[in-house]
Amino acid sequence: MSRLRLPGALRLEEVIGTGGFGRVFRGTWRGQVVAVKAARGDAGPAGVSSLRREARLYARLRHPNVVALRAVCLEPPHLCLVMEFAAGGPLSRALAGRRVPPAVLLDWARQVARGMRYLPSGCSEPPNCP
Ligand SMILES: Nc1ncnc2c1ncn2[C@@H]1O[C@H](COP(=O)(O)OP(=O)(O)OP(=O)(O)O)[C@@H](O)[C@H]1O
Repeated sequence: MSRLRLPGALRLEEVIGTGGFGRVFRGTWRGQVVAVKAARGDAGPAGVSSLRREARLYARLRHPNVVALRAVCLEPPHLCLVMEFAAGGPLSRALAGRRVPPAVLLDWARQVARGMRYLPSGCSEPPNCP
């Protein structure tokens, strides 16, 4: 992510989730499928500075097991984070929906652990550290 304004058209296609921050959409930006976390309409100035802080921190993270931030829009009322789209859906749904072979579970657990191990040091270590 290189800038704090959102250049180019962002198209929102469908709501794919809701979190503490607001609604999450699947959309397209610069020809790529993205996930867009849109802040609630009542975010206000405190919401803008909180989003700015989150985006600055998030933009420094680079790891294959951490969803990447692509861009951020800080212009009310369109406050949003534009992120890499995790096409497989929530892990909770994958685990609930079918019987997953142990080897696959182990691989998923390793990937989660690698991402979690990276996060506390993510802002000080070089990109793509294992
Ligand atoms: N990058 C993504 N790619 C695909 N789906 C996503 C992505 N981010 C979020 N989602 C979907 O949106 C849902 C809500 O995500 P969100 O991160 O807002 O929830 P949260 O865990 O409550 O986080 P927060 O409290 O930071 O808002 C997720 O469960 C998931 O289904």
